[in-house]
Amino acid sequence: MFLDSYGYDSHWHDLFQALDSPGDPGRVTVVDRGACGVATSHGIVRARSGRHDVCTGDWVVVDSDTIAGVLPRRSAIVRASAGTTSTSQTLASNVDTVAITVAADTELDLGRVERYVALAWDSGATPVLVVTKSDRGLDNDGRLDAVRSAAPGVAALAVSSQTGSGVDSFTDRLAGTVALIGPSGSGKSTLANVLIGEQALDTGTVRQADSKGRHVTVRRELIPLATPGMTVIDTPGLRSVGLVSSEEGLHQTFSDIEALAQHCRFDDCAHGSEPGCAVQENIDPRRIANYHRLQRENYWATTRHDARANSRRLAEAKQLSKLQRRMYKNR
Ligand SMILES: Nc1nc2c(ncn2[C@@H]2O[C@H](COP(=O)(O)OP(=O)(O)OP(=O)(O)O)[C@@H](O)[C@H]2O)c(=O)[nH]1
Ligand SMILES: [Zn+2]
Repeated sequence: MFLDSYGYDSHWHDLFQALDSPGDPGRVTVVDRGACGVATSHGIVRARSGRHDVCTGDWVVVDSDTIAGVLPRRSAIVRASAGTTSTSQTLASNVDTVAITVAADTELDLGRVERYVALAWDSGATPVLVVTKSDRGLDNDGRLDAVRSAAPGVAALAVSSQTGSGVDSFTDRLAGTVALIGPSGSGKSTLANVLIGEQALDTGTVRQADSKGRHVTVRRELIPLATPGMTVIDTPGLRSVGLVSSEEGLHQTFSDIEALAQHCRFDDCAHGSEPGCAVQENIDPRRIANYHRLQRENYWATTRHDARANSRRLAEAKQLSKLQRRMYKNR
């Protein structure tokens, strides 16, 4: 079945049935302004988004070329929209693995890695760190150690899309829908092509001359892989990765700091200049400072965003429990 290759399974089938809405189930593969591409059992169709705010990866109901409903998301990568912290943008949904790309041949920005990792944990998917372009790295092991120290508990590995080195260990880590996120030029599209096994996406090589490898991928496309049910979503390189409602993501990303904080002499230790601070004794000052910065940023973004986010979350939770009640009734 065509839809199986996009990850259609009993979970989505049950939710679709419970929605009891006319139309076909499908998965959004790409979003343009006001319209999107949807994989259905009739192939890829174009549909108007209508009143629905859909993103790549959503499972939807398509009725006469219009999105008639969106099935509750299992996970979603959400960032604060660029330039404003009061609205958010969903980059991709129903993702199982978030692969964060860090190029081996550019200056390492661990603060940015921590941001991406928090965003990934928050999505509900499992993050994996990928040091890309390992054929160009001078010290891949050193870089792997550094990114691991910025993300305790997150697997990190080095790959080269050019030589194929590390690709098998990388694919072993992947499940279901894989989203590639990372800065512009860090090798996301090239790696997606390796997973897909063909030159399906534009990469920097093609248009390097005119765009200097920056912001080459303009659309977030979901593409099935050879393994049934596995798909990959390539995302455009982001200029800013603002966090919003990221308490849980920050908690996971900085779990080492939060664990050590229990051993500080003072209960309200700010891990600044206090004596007997277990955090200062064990953690890089850069990481402590970024922890505080991201906490503050998230606090302000979340406060402004909360009213909107809460009402949406509540509506989604209500919809899900309504569908689940119907699912059980129909059994
Ligand atoms: N040597 C080497 N170059 C690579 C590798 N992977 C990607 N590149 C090159 O790095 C440049 C950027 O790669 P892309 O895959 O377009 O990067 P991207 O992250 O998708 O960039 P955006 O679409 O702008 O976000 C291109 O010139 C690629 O050919 C690799 O494994 N080794
Ligand atoms: Zn302390």
